[in-house]
Amino acid sequence: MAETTRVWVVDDDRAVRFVLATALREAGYEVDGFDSAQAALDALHARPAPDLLFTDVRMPGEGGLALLEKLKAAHPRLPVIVMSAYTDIASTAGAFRGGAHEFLSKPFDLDDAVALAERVLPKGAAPAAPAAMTITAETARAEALIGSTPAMRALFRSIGRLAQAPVSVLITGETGTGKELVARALHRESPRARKPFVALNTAAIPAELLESELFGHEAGAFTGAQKRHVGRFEQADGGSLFLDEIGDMPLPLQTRLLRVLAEGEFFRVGGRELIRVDVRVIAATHQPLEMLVADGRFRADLLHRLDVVRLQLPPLRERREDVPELAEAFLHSAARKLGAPAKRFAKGAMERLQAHDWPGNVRELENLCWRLAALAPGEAITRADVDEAIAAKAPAAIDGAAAWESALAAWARAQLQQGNEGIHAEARERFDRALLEAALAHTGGRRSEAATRLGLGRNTLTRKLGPGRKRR
Ligand SMILES: Nc1ncnc2c1ncn2[C@@H]1O[C@H](COP(=O)(O)OP(=O)(O)OP(=O)(O)O)[C@@H](O)[C@H]1O
Repeated sequence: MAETTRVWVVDDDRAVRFVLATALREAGYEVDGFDSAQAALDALHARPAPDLLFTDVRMPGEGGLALLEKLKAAHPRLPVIVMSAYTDIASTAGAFRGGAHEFLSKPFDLDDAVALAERVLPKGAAPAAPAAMTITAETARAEALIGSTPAMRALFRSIGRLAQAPVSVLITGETGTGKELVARALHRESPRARKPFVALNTAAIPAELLESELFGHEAGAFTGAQKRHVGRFEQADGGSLFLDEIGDMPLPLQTRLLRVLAEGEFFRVGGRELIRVDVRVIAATHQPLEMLVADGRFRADLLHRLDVVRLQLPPLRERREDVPELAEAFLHSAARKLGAPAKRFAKGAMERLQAHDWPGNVRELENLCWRLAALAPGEAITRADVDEAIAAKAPAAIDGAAAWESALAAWARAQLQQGNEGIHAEARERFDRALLEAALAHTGGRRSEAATRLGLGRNTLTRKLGPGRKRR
């Protein structure tokens, strides 16, 4: 696999970050964006330095010149291009004194910026085209979309363009192909990025609760509705609402959704107040909606409304060239999150991974890498390790539990090796947090229901959540 050339763009103006990152990505660089000097410095502690960095001069907090100074101390050979609208002598001189390679005055021509990157980058650091989607600073924890096959690169370009246009997007693809991740990227790159991204899996919520989940209800609207509940549409106001598994939506609700999409307003269940919202709906499905329409199970007019542009995510077996990059990234992040020693794939192991059919797509590969990070005995993961991990998969539930226990054991071993003490308390806290968060996510934030599902008293759940936790 070709080496990737990584470029970071530091600018508090997301429009600049976006256009520059897109142009650099289209030129084949892997680009991450940061909205402040501090965000870039924090990232430098967490991952390897990039091959080139663009920075703005004037930003809230620490400016670009202070960043340059710190970078030059820690990474003297890292080329830095300083960008600024303030082409005054002071900042230009300051930039060159600080060791900047080039100065780019704003507004700049994107082609010039890319040409400058090519000129400044060390010889041999040619772009290799794996265009990870941006990890912008405000979403530092957001996962990058990995992939460099033509299908994925075309997808990234579409995301870049579609994010800017307020059109409805329907994302289709098999389970685990990354539909939610793509929806998040569409939101993150859109002018709505600072407003909420709210996801709702239509298939995971009982049909009778779905309406109030989407549109909210007033107190007393139905038995059990003691308090007013704000629905997902209102929660997403100004932002994006991701409706996953839209094909599972019951017909009467499809009718209601269509009306809300057309009018942009609705009543909460049992409510009299007309609620107006500005929400971009991004829908996803793994089902062929045209067939559901033919069967009378999905409204044709709703399909037309949601399906202005379609993003089709290819199954992993149709882009096997992406497997190594994905596998390396998952293995690396699994080891880091487990606090386990880093591992690598031996050649035979990677061949085996590439040959597999991946019915569960990227999610299956990700889970497998977690198992390997936790279980494989040596530093190098062999073909036999992969064989074993693939074979050990069924039955899924038992396997899930086994992987979890092994991951926990691996975490404990690593902590003990590092000489940490009192890890039981930390493990318990993480255990509680994982269970509580999963249960709250499952119940859409309803605490009593989450407590019941977990078999805990409501007070116990509240205590475990701690005082710092915001009520959702
Ligand atoms: N291109 C990718 N790069 C990195 N990670 C990915 C990619 N595609 C998917 N993933 C990871 O795989 C997992 C599954 O992705 P996601 O939940 O977005 O799939 P999905 O298509 O929405 O699945 P489902 O239809 O089952 O809801 C996630 O953990 C996601 O982070």
